[in-house]
Amino acid sequence: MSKYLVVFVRHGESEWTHKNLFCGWIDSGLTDKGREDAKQAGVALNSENLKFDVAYTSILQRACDSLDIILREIKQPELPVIQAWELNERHYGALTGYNKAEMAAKYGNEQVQIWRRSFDILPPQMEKDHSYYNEIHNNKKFMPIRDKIPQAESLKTTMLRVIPFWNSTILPDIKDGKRVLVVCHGTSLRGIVKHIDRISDEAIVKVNLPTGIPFIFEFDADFNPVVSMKFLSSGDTLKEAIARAASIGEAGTK
Ligand SMILES: O=C(O)[C@H](O)COP(=O)(O)O
Repeated sequence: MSKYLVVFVRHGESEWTHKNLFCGWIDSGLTDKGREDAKQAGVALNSENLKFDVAYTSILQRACDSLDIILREIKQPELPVIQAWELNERHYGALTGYNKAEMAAKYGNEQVQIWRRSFDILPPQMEKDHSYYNEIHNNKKFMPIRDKIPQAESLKTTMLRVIPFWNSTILPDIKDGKRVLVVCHGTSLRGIVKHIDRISDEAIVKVNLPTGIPFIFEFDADFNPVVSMKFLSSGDTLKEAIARAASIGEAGTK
C-alpha cells in the first residue's frame, strides 16, 4: 500500500531548447510555449487534486519560473520553496551553445546521442576561452558555489551532487509525510529516477523525460516504490512529448 508520494516535473520549453542549443548551466528563460507547458502541468495536478507542503527546484530561471507558474495554477503561490544548485541541469561542457542538429551533422547522430544520453561519458570540458565561459562564471547566482561550477558533467557526475541532496534533504521531507513537488531538469530528474528505480547504466540511456508533464512516484512504508513514473498524461500526447525529448531536433528549432 502507498504511504508516501512525490511529484516531479521537468520545466517547460526554454529559449535555448526552442533554438535546439545545448544549454546546461546557461540561465535560459522560458518561451511562451514553456510558460504554457508549466500552466498545463498545473492543470494536470489540479485534475488529480494534488496539493503540496513544500516544493524543490534548481537555481536556474527556467525551473524557478516553471515552478512559480505551476504554484499559481494550483492556487498554492505561498508554498515554501527550496532552491538548490544541486538540482541544476547537468553542465554540458564545451558543447554549451552549439546546435544539436548541427553537431549531429558534423560528428554523427550516434556521437551526439552518446554525449546526451550515455551514463558516464563526459562531454568535452568547457575551458576559459569558451564563448559561454564568462556568462556562466559571471552569473551572480553561482557566486556562492563558484568553486563548484563544473567544467562538464555526465549523468554519473551529475548524480554525485543530485543524489546526496535527494538523500539528505528531499527524502527526509517525504518520510516526514510532507507532500513534495520537485521541478527541475532532464538530467537531474533522470538521475533521481535512476536512483529510485535502480535503473541500470545501460537502460537509463533510453529514458527520456518530457517537459511539463508531471509524474508521480508512490512508496510503501519501507520506501519501496509501488508506483513508478506515473505520468499525468497518456496516449499520443505523452508519446509525442517523450519523442520530442529524445530527438536531436532540427537546426533552428526543436
Ligand atoms: O541542457 C540542455 O540542453 C537540455 O536541458 C537538455 O538537453 P538534452 O535532452 O540534449 O540532454
